[in-house]
Amino acid sequence: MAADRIDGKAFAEGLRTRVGGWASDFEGAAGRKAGLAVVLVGEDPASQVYVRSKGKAVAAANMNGFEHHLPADTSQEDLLALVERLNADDAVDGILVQLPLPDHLDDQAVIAAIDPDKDVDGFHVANAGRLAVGQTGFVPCTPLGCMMLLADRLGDLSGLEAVVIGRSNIVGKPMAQLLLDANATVTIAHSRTKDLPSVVRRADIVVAAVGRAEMIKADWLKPGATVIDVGINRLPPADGEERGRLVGDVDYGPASEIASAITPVPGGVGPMTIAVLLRNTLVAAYAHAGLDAPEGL
Ligand SMILES: NC(=O)C1=CN([C@@H]2O[C@H](COP(=O)(O)OP(=O)(O)OC[C@H]3O[C@@H](n4cnc5c(N)ncnc54)[C@H](OP(=O)(O)O)[C@@H]3O)[C@@H](O)[C@H]2O)C=CC1
Ligand SMILES: Nc1nc(=O)c2c([nH]1)NC[C@@H]1CN(c3ccc(C(=O)N[C@@H](CCC(=O)O)C(=O)O)cc3)C=[N+]21
Repeated sequence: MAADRIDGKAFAEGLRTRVGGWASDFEGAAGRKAGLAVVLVGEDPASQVYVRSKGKAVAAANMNGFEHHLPADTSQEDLLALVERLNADDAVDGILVQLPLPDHLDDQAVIAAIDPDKDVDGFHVANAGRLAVGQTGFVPCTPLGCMMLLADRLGDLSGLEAVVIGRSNIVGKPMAQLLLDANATVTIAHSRTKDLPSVVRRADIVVAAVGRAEMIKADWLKPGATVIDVGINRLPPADGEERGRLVGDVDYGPASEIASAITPVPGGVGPMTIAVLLRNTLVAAYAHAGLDAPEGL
């Protein structure tokens, strides 16, 4: 039987609408809109598209967006100076520096310069540490979005076997921590994992965050598994196509014959990332303004 398609796009639209309503309440209470600053260094076309779609989402959710587009040869010093200005700017509640940065810039030093209370990406060590020890802080948007989809689909995750493929600081590691907090039994697989298919086969929940097109095959899956595909990969253009198709890390068609539920790419995890970014920004805004956040935000 074909798996249910987990409609991340629809879920994200619902979340964005709820956040937009709360953002209007915030404006009423605080006398200003919540504000997100997005910093983009260089001309990478994919990043530009992503930054533009964030800008639109921010405006649609009744928030201010401040875009800072710096040239590719921006110095570390100038980038850090901009981050410091945004830290000090009372109109800015959240700061996102689009990664990866050009090679001559130090991602870690730039993230470290962001005020942890404005770090709506959840990448600062203070927020990573809070997540690791179970304190409240900003959680990276993509894994938090994945958890929302899993909770909506499965409810209680206690005792379920979860396999996360990928161990990056922005997706795999925080994802594993969130699953552990939700009482799943968690395995983190990576490029040195031996016999990945047999590791994946024990999973009730598979989260794929590798960045390799259609790498995870249907016959690796336990029948009935729930599959969350974080990967965003562009295939080379086929005949007659100008741009290749976007695909995930999971071989979707065959996998959907074995899984019980699976997120598509596009239309799955990607839209959740943006919706959670808006949510995190509004959480930051309430805290910054010294107001209590609404129940459910
Ligand atoms: N939907 C969304 O909103 C987002 C999507 N993404 C997408 O998610 C994917 C992962 O992103 P990110 O975490 O930043 O990527 P990274 O490149 O930082 O990490 C990839 C991880 O996959 C592991 N890996 C690589 N090859 C294999 C393999 N053959 N077998 C098993 N594991 C392997 C690596 O292992 P090792 O550590 O051993 O090298 C690493 O841990 C990308 O496609 C990215 O575009 C990312 C962010 C947001
Ligand atoms: N500081 C920082 N924070 C990030 O969160 C961050 C980042 N840097 N760098 C790049 C990655 C990637 N990422 C995506 C978010 C949404 C979609 C998304 O909405 N994708 C649509 C498709 C979009 C399309 O068609 O191109 C979808 O999957 O349906 C994709 C990718 C966030 N990232």
